[in-house]
Amino acid sequence: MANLLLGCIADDFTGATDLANNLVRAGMRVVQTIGVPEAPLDAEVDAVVVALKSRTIPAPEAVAQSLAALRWLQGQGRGGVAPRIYFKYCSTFDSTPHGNIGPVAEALMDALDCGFTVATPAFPDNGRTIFKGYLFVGDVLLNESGMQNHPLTPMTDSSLVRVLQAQCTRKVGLIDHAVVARGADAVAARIAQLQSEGVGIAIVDALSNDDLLRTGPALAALPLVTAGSGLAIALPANFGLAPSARASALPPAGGLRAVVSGSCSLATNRQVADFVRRGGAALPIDPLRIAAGVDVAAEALAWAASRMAQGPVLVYSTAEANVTKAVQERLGVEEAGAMVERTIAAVARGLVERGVRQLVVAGGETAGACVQALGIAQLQIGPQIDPGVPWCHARSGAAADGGLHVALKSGNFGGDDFFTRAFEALP
Ligand SMILES: Nc1ncnc2c1ncn2[C@@H]1O[C@H](COP(=O)(O)OP(=O)(O)O)[C@@H](O)[C@H]1O
Ligand SMILES: O=C(O)[C@@H](O)C(=O)COP(=O)(O)O
Repeated sequence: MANLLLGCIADDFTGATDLANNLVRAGMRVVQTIGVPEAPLDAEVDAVVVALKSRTIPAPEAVAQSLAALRWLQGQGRGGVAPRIYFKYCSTFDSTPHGNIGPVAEALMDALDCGFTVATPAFPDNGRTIFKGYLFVGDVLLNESGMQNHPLTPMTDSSLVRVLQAQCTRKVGLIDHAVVARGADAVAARIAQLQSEGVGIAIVDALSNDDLLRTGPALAALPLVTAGSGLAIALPANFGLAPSARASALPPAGGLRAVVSGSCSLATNRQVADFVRRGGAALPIDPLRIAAGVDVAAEALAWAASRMAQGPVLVYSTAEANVTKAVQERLGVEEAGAMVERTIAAVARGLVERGVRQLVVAGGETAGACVQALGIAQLQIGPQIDPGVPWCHARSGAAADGGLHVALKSGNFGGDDFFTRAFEALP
């Protein structure tokens, strides 16, 4: 029965679970769908996050997919009342010079007849803060954080007003920290002032969760908000919901345990090293052997078969930048990425066919490939492992019997011992 309060559109899969995680922690029951569902919602939940892979595709395609998601979400409201809409993008505001954040936000505003909305990628729990419209990652500005070298979405300007203005036809403004610090009434007054000045979208400063919590009530009447996952901690209260253990309840976990990782981010490199240092069973995958035609997935599955009964196994292509660069020079960036993704996805599927029922997947693109290979259409969101990464439960797909517990870890998220500790966080 459809009864949705909040409908969310996320521009990638790990980002979608990140958003869902924060909504759950603030008291909402949430499912994440992989793409736009064809059927109506059949789960009793407060929010749905539609996970798209629209971050780096051409802007018109991102707009079309986001509008399709919007149309589906609007059909799932409670008693005919359309849900509020949340457009989720990366906490490092990952976008190309022409989009896709601005074009998608404006298309959603047009479709919702929404005269004003906010934009805030702040995620203080993971060190993303905004001051005077400038985005910081930890102690440094965005354009000094490593994101300036991102292969697809290099972020070379930390001024979010400037970045978003370049992507928008509407005027972009700022609700700065001095206003946010004074609370929801001050934010509401500033919104009214900005609207009278012709501003359509405002970046909102936030240095802490308290700033986001102060901002939330001022946004209750907006049909649309756009943000990273951080703002999600403040919205369930607008619907009268409070944190509860019930929101993150999942079926009990069983079966074998495994981690597959195609992420080459610094955090994942540390996590692989930590797992190996603790004596965990770990198998590296060499992309050059895949390119040479070796059935690396079959080898990995044969290796795992004799080890899985003893504890979690890790199969990884994770490597440091100089190694991946050499591989990319030999094979091409896209070809190397796609080949490794296909192999890791085949390993993930094979592991589940052999009894794995608790699976951690590291890497955004990798997660997309694995979720598709596993035939997962929908994920129920459960307890948080680390900020931005929850356990989820899939009923359908390769593990239809009793379902599969899966955690999709964004490359940059998680503590060093994530691959060990994740399994301890499951009920
Ligand atoms: N050893 C490797 N050499 C080259 N490319 C790799 C290697 N390992 C993984 N990749 C590719 O790098 C990309 C990593 O992206 P992703 O999975 O999104 O991780 P993250 O979330 O850390 O960015 C994927 O396309 C993956 O297939
Ligand atoms: O907001 C965030 O930082 C994450 O939810 C996210 O979107 C990360 O993307 P990837 O690093 O590509 O997984």
